Amino acid sequence: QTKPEAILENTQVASDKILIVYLSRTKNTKAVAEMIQEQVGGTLIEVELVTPYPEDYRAIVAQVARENESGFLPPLKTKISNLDQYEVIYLGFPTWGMQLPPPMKSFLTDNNLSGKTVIPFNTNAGYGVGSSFKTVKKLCPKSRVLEGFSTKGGVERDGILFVMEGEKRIEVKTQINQWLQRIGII
Ligand SMILES: Cc1cc2nc3c(=O)[nH]c(=O)nc-3n(C[C@H](O)[C@H](O)[C@H](O)COP(=O)(O)O)c2cc1C
Repeated sequence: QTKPEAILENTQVASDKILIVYLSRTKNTKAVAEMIQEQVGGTLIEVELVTPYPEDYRAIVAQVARENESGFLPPLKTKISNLDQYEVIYLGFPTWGMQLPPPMKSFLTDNNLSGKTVIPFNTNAGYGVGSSFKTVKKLCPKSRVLEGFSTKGGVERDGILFVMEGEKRIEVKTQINQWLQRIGII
């Protein structure tokens, strides 16, 4: 939970100082990233791996479980060359194995976000954020980490992939708007 003093006082941050970085497999987190961008502006960047994960759901679940167990950090193709220019970094990811996905652990290990405001957001299959938001805080010890946003996304296990359309899309847009107001961004 965000402490009151962590709420941004200066609500207007110039668009060129905002970075929205996301990891997304079935595009739900990507859709949330785009909705946030509609509200706050900023540059949108997808986290991509040098060696992509398998398409097969059971194969990726098994691989992620092994990586979480061993602490392996998959190398990223995505490099942020001009990190200095950004003051506010939104970090989007699905819950994987009730944790922060390994590629986001790689991202936060590769990129020093000290002194920046970090704002996590998440989609999951209905089991919540797990330890992911706590891990973001742990990996960004010198950042101001604000209250994150989370909503239910797909349930790939049951063949439910992209859900951010129709009524759900409208609902999530409203939730994002309320959250951004609550944390003092808009
Ligand atoms: C490897 C893997 C592990 C997952 N583990 C969880 C989990 O532990 N808890 C949960 O609620 N959802 C879990 N999910 C479901 C995703 O978090 C959910 O479908 C999310 O909306 C996917 O986001 P995306 O469409 O941006 O990829 C998992 C999905 C994958 C692919």
